[in-house]
Amino acid sequence: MSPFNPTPNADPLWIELGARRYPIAFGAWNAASASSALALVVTNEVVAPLYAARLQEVLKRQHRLVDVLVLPDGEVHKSWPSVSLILDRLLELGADRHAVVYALGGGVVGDLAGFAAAIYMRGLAFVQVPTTLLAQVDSSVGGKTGFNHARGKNLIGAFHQPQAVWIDLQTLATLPDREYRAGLAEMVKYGPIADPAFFDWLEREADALNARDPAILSVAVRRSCEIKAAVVAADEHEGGLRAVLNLGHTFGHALEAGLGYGELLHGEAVAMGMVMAAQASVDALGCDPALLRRLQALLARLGLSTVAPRLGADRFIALMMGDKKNQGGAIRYVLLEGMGRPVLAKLPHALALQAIAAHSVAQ
Ligand SMILES: NC(=O)c1ccc[n+]([C@@H]2O[C@H](COP(=O)([O-])OP(=O)(O)OC[C@H]3O[C@@H](n4cnc5c(N)ncnc54)[C@H](O)[C@@H]3O)[C@@H](O)[C@H]2O)c1
Ligand SMILES: O=C(O)C(=O)C[C@@H](O)[C@H](O)[C@H](O)COP(=O)(O)O
Ligand SMILES: [Zn+2]
Repeated sequence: MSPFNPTPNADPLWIELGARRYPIAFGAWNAASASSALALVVTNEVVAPLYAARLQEVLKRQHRLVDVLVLPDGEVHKSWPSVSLILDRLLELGADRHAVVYALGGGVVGDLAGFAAAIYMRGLAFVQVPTTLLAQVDSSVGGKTGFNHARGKNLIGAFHQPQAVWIDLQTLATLPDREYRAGLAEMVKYGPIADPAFFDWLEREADALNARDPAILSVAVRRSCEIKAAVVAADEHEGGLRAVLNLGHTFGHALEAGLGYGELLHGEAVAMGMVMAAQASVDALGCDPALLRRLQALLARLGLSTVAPRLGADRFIALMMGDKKNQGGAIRYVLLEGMGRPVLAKLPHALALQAIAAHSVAQ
């Protein structure tokens, strides 16, 4: 992975997957990579009035027909019925295997549209057009698609890489504050799992990030994509290394499912989960407690709570028992031996519960 360079750079970033590669493009949307076939823009009721017309205008230069499907909004709709709506629309349009799906929205739209593209006629090309910070720094890159189940987050899905990712930071201008901060959590994640220098820089630039400074944001979004692209290129289907991108998620996904999808935003749950993982790393691996303190301080400065709502111990463990990283019935957590030194490890339930209790609201 290239060393962190805190200089704004709008050149396309390429993610290399063996013989395949695709661009992560920054700036105004450009349809140069599209085909002349049918295009279906999948978006939701919040994003559609803001950006669908703009994207349609860009796509009309390349596609004979551009249709738009507006899904209901929210994590609670990251479910099979939403996927079914996409598939039904593609069939109604008579889409053949050359049709292209465009996911215009945040991670929920991207995961749903990407999964529908993965299974329609055994696979359509799709383009990620992320409009939340979280989608721009994480979900639009790497090809994880799918939806939630009552038993847990993202339990149904497929790896299906986009043909391109189009990141226009201008779309963040309309993003609500809480959603923006949720994206900062996934950005912070890249420090402990891969890049201590990036974490140091995030600490220095926290005020600028809170102010949504465009130059600082462009550096932070690009670095996040660089790190994610490097991890995915090394382990596309999560045979090992890619699990590091899951820091905080074993705990975080249990919080999301246990409290009811949408109660906590994904990024909020990840922030809480990362602190629990750092606590467990101190308790179980002898990780320097200064890392935990720095992580708590940075997340708090970025307006993210590091104390989770209480979820019963049995419920917490039961939900984590369904995590996709688990092996042989044992929960596997992403922990930290130090800053930039992640490790996939099992924990006695007692230690996991100790970390949870230390960072949950008092009974
Ligand atoms: N596939 C992956 O690799 C991956 C990675 C991280 C997260 N995820 C998934 O992503 C989801 C979270 O994504 P998210 O945080 O983007 O949430 P989201 O998709 O729910 O979007 C957040 C909210 O902002 C609205 N919105 C989107 N863009 C906007 C804009 N420009 N202006 C105003 N409002 C806008 C949305 O309609 C929604 O109400 C979770 O389901 C999580 O599991 C997937
Ligand atoms: O891309 C990955 O790999 C990640 O783990 C990124 C996470 O931020 C993201 O939330 C992902 O959807 C979680 O993966 P999952 O396999 O636990 O669903
Ligand atoms: Zn995540």
